[in-house]
Amino acid sequence: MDSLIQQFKALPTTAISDAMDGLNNLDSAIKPLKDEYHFAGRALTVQVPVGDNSAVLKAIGEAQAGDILVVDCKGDTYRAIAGDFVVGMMQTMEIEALVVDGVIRDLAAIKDLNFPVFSKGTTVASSGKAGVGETNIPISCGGVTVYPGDLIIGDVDGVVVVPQAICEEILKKAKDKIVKDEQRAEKYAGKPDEIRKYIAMMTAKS
Ligand SMILES: O=C([O-])CC(=O)C(=O)O
Repeated sequence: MDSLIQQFKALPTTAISDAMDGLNNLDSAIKPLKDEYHFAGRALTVQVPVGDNSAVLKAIGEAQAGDILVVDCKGDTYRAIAGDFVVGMMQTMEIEALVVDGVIRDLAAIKDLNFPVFSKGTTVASSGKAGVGETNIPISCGGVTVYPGDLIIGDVDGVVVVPQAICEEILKKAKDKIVKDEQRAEKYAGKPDEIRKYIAMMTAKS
C-alpha cells in the first residue's frame, strides 16, 4: 500500500468528508456489511447495465492488488451485482474492497469471507451475463462522480471519494481537522461552564 493510501486509511471518513465540505460522499444507504470494515485505495470503476454483472468479472480480471471495485449499477436493488463466488474471486485477486450502489447476495457466506463489501443491502436474484458494461471510465456511484484512480475510503460512517488531483491538499486538511477536533474535545469535555459559554457563542444572534 503506498504511503498516501496508508495515510488516508489512518483517518476516519468523517474528517476526510469535512476536508471536502461534505460534498463528495456516497449516498448514506451504501453501508458496510460489518461495522469493522475500513478500506482505502484507488478506484477501479465499473459501469453495468441494470441486471448484468459481466463487467464486474471483466474488472476482476483487470484489477491490480489493492484496487477498490466501485460499481455503478444505477442503484438497482433487485439483482445482485455479486454473490459469494464473485466476491471470493475479488479476494483471491487481492482487490481490497467492493463498493456498489446496488445489492449483493449470499450474505452469510460473504460475511464469512471477511471481505469489505459496501452496498445498499442484499437480494436473492443473481445478475445476467450478457457481456455488456464498461470498466475504467468515469462513473456515477451513489450520487458522486468517480474517476478511475480516484482515492476512495470507507468505514462504518460511509464512503468518501477524493479526486486524484486534490489528494495531497485534502489529506492535509483532514489531518488539521482532526487536531482541531481533539483540541475542542479537550477544551470542553467535563467542563459545564465552558460548554455553556460555547453554546452561548454558537447561538448568539448577530
Ligand atoms: O455469479 C453471480 O453472478 C452471483 C453469484 O451467485 C455468486 O457470485 O456466487
